[in-house]
Order: sequence, then C-alpha cells, then structure tokens
Amino acid sequence: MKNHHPTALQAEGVDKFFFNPTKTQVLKKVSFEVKQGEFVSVVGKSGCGKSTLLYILSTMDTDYQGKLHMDGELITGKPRNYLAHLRNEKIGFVFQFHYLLNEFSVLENIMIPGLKLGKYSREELEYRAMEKLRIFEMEEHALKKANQLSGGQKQRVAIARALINDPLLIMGDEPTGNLDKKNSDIVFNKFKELAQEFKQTMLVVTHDQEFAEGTDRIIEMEDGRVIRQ
Ligand SMILES: Nc1ncnc2c1ncn2[C@@H]1O[C@H](COP(=O)(O)OP(=O)(O)OP(=O)(O)O)[C@@H](O)[C@H]1O
Repeated sequence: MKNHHPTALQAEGVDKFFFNPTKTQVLKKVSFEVKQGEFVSVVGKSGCGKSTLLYILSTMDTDYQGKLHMDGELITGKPRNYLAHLRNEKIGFVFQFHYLLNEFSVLENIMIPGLKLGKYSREELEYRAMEKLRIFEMEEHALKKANQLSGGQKQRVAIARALINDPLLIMGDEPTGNLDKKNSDIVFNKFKELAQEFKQTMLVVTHDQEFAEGTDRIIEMEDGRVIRQ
C-alpha cells in the first residue's frame, strides 16, 4: 500500500448543472466511495452523466457542488495548479482513444506523464517504463513508433503509460470502447491482473457489460443519480 488512507476517492453529494441552452441538472447528489484496491465500474445509459462525473472526479472540472476527497484529502476548492499536480501524481488515465503520440516511440510515450510530474529522472523513467511494458508483454515493442502497433497493442501501451507514476487511482473512460472482442478481452484481462496482482485501484466508465460484470463492484447511474452501488 502506498499510503495510509483506505479510501482512494470519495464523492459526497455532488451536483452538476449545465446552463446551455437551459439550466439542467446532470448530476444529482452523487455519493459513493472507492476503497483502495477496489476495481469499480460505472455503468448507465447514454446521457446519464458518466462522462460528466468522471471529468469532475478527475479534478478537471471544478464547477460542481458537493465535496470530493482524494486519498483522504478534501480537494474541492483547491487551486487549479495544485489540482493539476495532484492529477499527474495520483491519477492514471486510460481513454477510449489512446492518444499516443505517433512520432514518439512506445517507451517515450509511456514516459511522458512521468516527465510531466518531474519526480523521477529520465533514467529512472526509462527503467520504470520498461518495467510497465513487461507487465503487458510488450517489451519487444519498446522502440517502435506508436503508429506501428495494432489497436490492442496501443491500448496496452496506454495502460502502461497510465501506470508510470504508480498512481493511487486509474480512471478509465470506455477503455475497450474502440476495440474488437479479442482485444477487449486482452485489455480487460490486463485490468483484472492489475486489480488482483497489484491491488491497483481503478474506476472505469464502460458500456461493456462483460467488462462491468468482471469488476469488483458496479456503480449504476440513471438520469444523474447513482441507483445502485
Ligand atoms: N457542455 C455541456 N453543456 C450542456 N449539456 C451537456 C454538456 N455536456 C454534457 N451535457 C449533457 O449532460 C448529460 C450527461 O452527459 P454525459 O456525457 O455525462 O453522459 P454519459 O452518461 O457519459 O453519456 P455517454 O454514455 O453517451 O457518453 C447529457 O444530457 C448531455 O447532453
């Protein structure tokens, strides 16, 4: 365990309004917590507020009511630059589209969030990046350019990249959304392995029923509310 707080993330009565074109409440008193080591999925119909919630939980959107705690710390109301650092340090992101930089090597891509954080030297980061690649059986691809990989391989690299700073929490937004069944299974199995072998805390928004059913706990949303958790 990396720290002493058993709760990685806690949302308390989170409300979110959009004002364009008319005032609409898209999150309604959303409360839940994610304990350290938990692998949690967030499901619900299109438009129920999943992405909006993830954007808030990831500290990117600060325009909400309610309270958010990360790693035992109240982060609501903290300044933007503080949150940016916190995000780099504590959250690893895996999106539907991998956002790898095609002109850089696989190894360099994985190192990028580490270079941003500035906690480790370049040498250390190279070592760490190789270590992460090994988890995904991708070492032999380290020096390839990102665009020389298959879709499934790219997504594995994206997960390796999310791990570079040993984050408290991995947040995923439809990590298998753009993959075929075979590659979805590979990516899901990698998430599962991170949960089981490394006790990695993960919160993943997904439409993929099979993926959700394989997680420790499902948070289900409907019309801006959590209806099951
Ligand atoms: N910037 C915005 N301005 C106004 N309304 C928005 C904005 N972003 C999202 N919404 C609305 O908020 C609601 C929730 O959207 P959100 O993207 O969070 O849903 P979702 O559950 O992630 O959907 P999907 O599964 O399709 O990605 C929707 O009704 C959407 O139209």
